[in-house]
Amino acid sequence: MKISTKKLQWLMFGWFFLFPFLPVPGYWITIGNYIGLYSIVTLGLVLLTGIGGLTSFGQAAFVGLGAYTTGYLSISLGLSPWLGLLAGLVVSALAAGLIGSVTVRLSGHFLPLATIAWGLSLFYLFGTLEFLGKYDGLSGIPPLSLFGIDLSAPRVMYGMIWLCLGGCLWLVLNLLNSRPGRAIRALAKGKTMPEAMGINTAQYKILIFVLAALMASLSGWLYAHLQRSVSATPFGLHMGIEYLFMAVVGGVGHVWGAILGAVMMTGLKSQLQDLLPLLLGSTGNFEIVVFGVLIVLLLLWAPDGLWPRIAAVWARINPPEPEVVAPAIAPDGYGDMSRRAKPAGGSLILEISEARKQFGGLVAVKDMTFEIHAGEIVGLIGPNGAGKSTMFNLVTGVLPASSGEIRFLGERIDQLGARRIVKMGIGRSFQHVHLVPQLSVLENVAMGAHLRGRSSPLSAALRMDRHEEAQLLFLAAEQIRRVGLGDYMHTPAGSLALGQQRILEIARALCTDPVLLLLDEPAAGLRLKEKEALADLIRQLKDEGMSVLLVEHDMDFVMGLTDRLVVMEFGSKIAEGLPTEIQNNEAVLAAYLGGIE
Ligand SMILES: Nc1ncnc2c1ncn2[C@@H]1O[C@H](COP(=O)(O)OP(=O)(O)OP(=O)(O)O)[C@@H](O)[C@H]1O
Repeated sequence: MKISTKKLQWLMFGWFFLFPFLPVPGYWITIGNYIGLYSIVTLGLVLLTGIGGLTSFGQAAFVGLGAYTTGYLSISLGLSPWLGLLAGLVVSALAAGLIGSVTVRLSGHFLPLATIAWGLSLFYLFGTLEFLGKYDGLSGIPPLSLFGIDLSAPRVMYGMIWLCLGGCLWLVLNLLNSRPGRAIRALAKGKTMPEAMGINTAQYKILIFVLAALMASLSGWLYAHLQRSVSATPFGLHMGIEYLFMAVVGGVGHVWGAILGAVMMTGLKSQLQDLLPLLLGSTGNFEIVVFGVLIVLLLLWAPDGLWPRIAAVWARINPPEPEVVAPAIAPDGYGDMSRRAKPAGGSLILEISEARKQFGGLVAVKDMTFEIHAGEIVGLIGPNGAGKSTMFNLVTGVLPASSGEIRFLGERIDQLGARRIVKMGIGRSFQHVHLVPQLSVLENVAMGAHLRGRSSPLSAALRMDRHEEAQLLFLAAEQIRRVGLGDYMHTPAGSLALGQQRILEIARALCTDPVLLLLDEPAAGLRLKEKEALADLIRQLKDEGMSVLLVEHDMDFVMGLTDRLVVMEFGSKIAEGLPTEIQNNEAVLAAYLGGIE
């Protein structure tokens, strides 16, 4: 009987629960408890750093917030530890929301530096506040009990910790395989692509920041009632760095890697602590040095962490089945999904008048004026650096116009952001493809359906979004078949040829249900047959009432496909007309050939 990889992972996780029933020394149980506690924090880091792309060195501070909140409330106010848990989660969520809303705006190395800054601030705060016992901390924290049953025994706490870890794993895995999960996975690709799909990147960044803090806080709560005392030391920067190391060693982009990293780091460290003094005959902090060397060697061997290595070997033995699959037939209510009414053929869709974009002294788009009507295919051409992509960016809201007006269906859009514009009905593809390479074609295309669903992260984590999810996946699968990529539905997008990746982007844009489709060099990298298929697809879209604006360097492709051409040079429009007229236009020939004899 073939067992699915997913079931196998949970089955192996289940084995950890047998551990306390084995006749193992208490020390091992203690190690198991710490692995569980660390895994919960590391899981949050995988979500935040590995998947969301936000590096944080400050997670230990949130562990401290959870631990100190429950410690203080249970000792000073005599409240139940369960209220302490609730309070810890609320305090951590508020702190993370506040810190996150400031921090996540930072980019590059400023973000990790900021996490170091607030991690240190919270650490010193714990150590200096009188009511938290300064650096001595709080002791005498009561043990956990449930319905009068004492949970203080380490083996019982082990069960409690691993149950909490199992719950977090289940919630995170559910969340990631959903509409909000795809939005989270898109974050690591920068802002432009997700926002063009209607994803509010700032909101989702704060969400993962809060979720990671909640998991850290839960770990802190368990820690406080396991240790029965808290002091600032375990919540310092060194621990923040260790959590990050655990995530990196396990595989920072992989949920199950969180446990593997915690097992490896904790297990290895404790073994080295025991073995090295015996081998070297003296005590000292040698394990830190050896440990560091081993970690460096390990990362040289497996730069993406251990989990992907193991998964790759396993995949060879037992090829994995796709995790995300679209339903074979349309789910109930699929036909009722709202679809935008296409404007009457020939009516004015896009009106660009005197649009200008200046980058300092450089005028990239100089007072451009042209129109697009419903059901028209318009080509925007010009030599390299003419300003075509900048013009595209003005229409799609990636850049605001410096002056002039752009109207879509009568409404001004020149100062609106990309999210607002895609919502109004302008879909786009990119000159340099923006995909999440490790996700399947289906999952990448489904990102375009973000605005077609409403499921919240909570409903997704609890799997209450399954009906809507089936609809979105069915919609994505339809678009994939429509563009001719049906055979690659479950292939990782990163392993497609470049030309196919461009076609994938068109399917993703179609999921946004556009009235106007903007395609940036869609034929680049395609073979002749693929170009013909693409041209057929674009004509079919036109027949369905869609309008298309495309930037393209392949003149044969453009001339045979477009109804009208707009030619740019040095930011200005130098010609406009039918393809046959443009072919013989002297200004155009001069622009392309650098002058005609
Ligand atoms: N963000 C920016 N900051 C400064 N200058 C920019 C920026 N984006 C584009 N430019 C400049 O604006 C001009 C037009 O660039 P743009 O990329 O729009 O041209 P293009 O016609 O799309 O070229 P290509 O066909 O090579 O893609 C170029 O001189 C470019 O260097």
